[in-house]
Amino acid sequence: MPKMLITNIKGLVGVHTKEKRSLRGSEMANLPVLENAWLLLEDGLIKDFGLMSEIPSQILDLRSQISVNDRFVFPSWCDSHTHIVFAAPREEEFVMKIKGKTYEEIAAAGGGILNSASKLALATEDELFESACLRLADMIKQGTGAVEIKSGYGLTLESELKMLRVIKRLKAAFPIPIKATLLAAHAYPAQFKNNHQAYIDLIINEMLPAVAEEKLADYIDVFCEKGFFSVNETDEILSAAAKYGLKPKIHANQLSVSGGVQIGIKHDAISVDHLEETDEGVLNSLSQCETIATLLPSCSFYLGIPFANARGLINANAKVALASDFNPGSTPSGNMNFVVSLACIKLKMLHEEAINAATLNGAAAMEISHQIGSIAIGKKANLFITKPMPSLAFLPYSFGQTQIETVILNGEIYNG
Ligand SMILES: N=CN[C@@H](CCC(=O)O)C(=O)O
Ligand SMILES: [Zn+2]
Repeated sequence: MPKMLITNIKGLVGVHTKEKRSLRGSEMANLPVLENAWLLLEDGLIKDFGLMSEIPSQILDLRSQISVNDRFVFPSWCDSHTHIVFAAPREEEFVMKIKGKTYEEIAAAGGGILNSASKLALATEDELFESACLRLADMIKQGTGAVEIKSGYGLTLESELKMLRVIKRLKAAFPIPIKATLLAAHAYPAQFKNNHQAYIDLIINEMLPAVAEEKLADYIDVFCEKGFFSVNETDEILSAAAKYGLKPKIHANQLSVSGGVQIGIKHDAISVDHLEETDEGVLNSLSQCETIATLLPSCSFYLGIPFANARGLINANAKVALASDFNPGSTPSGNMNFVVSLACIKLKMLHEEAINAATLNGAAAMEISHQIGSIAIGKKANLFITKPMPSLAFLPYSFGQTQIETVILNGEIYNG
């Protein structure tokens, strides 16, 4: 049975008890770190760990041993919101943005989600798979060890299925947990501009049954936003998806206080994501609630829209997760290290809160926190070892520079 022993760890990060499945409010500032530690991995799982001063002598006899003086060991980032299956980047919109156009103006000028959808319609499943593989391999090298991936650039039965089949292939090809989300309700295709109900009927009567038949999705998502899907339309889609056992993870309050948070909670959403726009009502709804508030600070950074009110949410005792939102339009980056830095710098999250939000709470936002997201015996050994670092806060502090030296997936060093 393959075993790996990591010794002389400066700090073993996120040593939560196995029963701890998510963190809310003030609990998020508690990031247990074991200093001067060892960690034993076996059969792809965390077998044991402890202090170097108490390491059992029979463990030290192991041949596969790495001594990592001055380095920290982290549980992998758990990125619970991405759109990494797409046909082409949209850097022409980046230039429009530099010249002063807003996200809404770019969409109105033929850019945005519909731009990605027309390009995706022309791409083959193999092409989409190959480009998504490159993105995912890159994200893994940057410390991501679990990921959620959405459809939503298809917007027709055929293309949504094509995207979800690509995600299914990614699940088989990569050694990390992957969750798939149906986001057919991402935008109204041009031909349904004046007949929203016809597109909703297509989602409900054709897409949902076909996706369920092939078991292609774990979750349902709706972009609940002014100019996209209204609260009532979201309600109708989530109710229909519930009949197929698809729980919601939805786009809410990205551009306005849209009512998306409350409609998500009404449908027991696993998470409501974005929340760049919040008010007291949103904070109160998420207080004590099981639904996780997933914040995407790289999106705010790139679009120049407000940063989410993480402090208000944490003070309201909400569960907060962090994710990348990697997509070609609003967030062309899947770098979770940068997400954690932005959370500290712009959302004023303590580094302990940000790391918990990007690991254990990210895993909870994919319903996999029983198997990943913290250092606990029996959990999946998806980890990263840093370069030598003076302290834990150095990782988010040194934004834009990678502090990751070694990635371990399922107890083995990942070389991509
Ligand atoms: N806002 C909706 N969806 C994506 C952006 C999609 C796009 O612009 O392509 C997001 O989460 O930011
Ligand atoms: Zn998104």
